[in-house]
Amino acid sequence: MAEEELPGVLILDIGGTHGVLENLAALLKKHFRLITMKEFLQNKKEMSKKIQSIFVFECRPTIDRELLESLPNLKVIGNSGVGVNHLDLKMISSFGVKVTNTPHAVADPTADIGMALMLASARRLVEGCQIAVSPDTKYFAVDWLGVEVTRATLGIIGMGSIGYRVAQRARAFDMRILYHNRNRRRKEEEEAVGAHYCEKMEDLLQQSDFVMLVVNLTPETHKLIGKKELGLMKPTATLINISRGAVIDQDALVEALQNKVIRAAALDVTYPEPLPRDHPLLKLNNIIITPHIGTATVQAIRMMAEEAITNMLAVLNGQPIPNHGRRRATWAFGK
Ligand SMILES: O=C(O)C(=O)CO
Repeated sequence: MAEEELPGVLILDIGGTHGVLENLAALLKKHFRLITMKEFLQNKKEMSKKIQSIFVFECRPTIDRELLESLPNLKVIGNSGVGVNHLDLKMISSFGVKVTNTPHAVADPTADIGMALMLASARRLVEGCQIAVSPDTKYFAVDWLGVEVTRATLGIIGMGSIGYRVAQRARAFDMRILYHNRNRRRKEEEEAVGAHYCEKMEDLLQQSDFVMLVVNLTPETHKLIGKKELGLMKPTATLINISRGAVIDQDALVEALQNKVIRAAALDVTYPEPLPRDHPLLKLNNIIITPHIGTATVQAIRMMAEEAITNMLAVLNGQPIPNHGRRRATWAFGK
């Protein structure tokens, strides 16, 4: 098909260097007439008619009412990533526009980051790296002892496809696995990873050496972990967050870490992102923070784009969005 005949896709905020932009653009161009924000703004009248889809790459773009009002033929927003809390779904849906996400592509790399944070925090890897390169060469490992992950208890809050993959990995470390979820997993799924269901999140918090947050950010999970929940955790426990920053009450976390209510925290997500440089979390030594890199791999970026493209094409062609089974379903919001 000639480029002019392809459905137009507006791309928002594909940042980055090292050919990321070019690679993703090449993938999109196989199926779409690619329109950058700059092109759109320069020639709004013509471009607005062509745009049938928007590809969202970073989870901080602004899709506001004004933009939607200017795109009469928009049918679908393909979010590259699983979390869609940065999009106003209700407002978007009121325009008859669907939002799709990419749960398949994100599951493994995000679970890997959860494990990496757990291990790095347990073994004080970041401090170790700093000590190894510091001018002082007279250091003793006994001065910064870590704790072991092997055979410890891991509590997973949110047992969707990412949480389940964390459990699969944790099993290889002989961990005792507890989980709390809105819906209990099937018995065979629990048995396959040796996970025990905690109906009450409090039970999981009290028993776990490591608590990993893997829930979606919704009004129900906003500040799910606050002063009370931190107080229920063991003083030797570590809190890991790979979901969204706002799932934790950050002021309560600062206090808990300062007062050693819990041993440590390891966060891939915060609010805001990035944190202001004078934020109290950045002044603590019992925390490690990574800059939201759950899916920052060469493979994931590509797979997310492919999944988003498949989803967007399905919507544009009036077909159901591909669904690979009950637990791994790609979902779409909107009418
Ligand atoms: O896919 C997402 O929404 C992520 O934030 C991965 O870290």
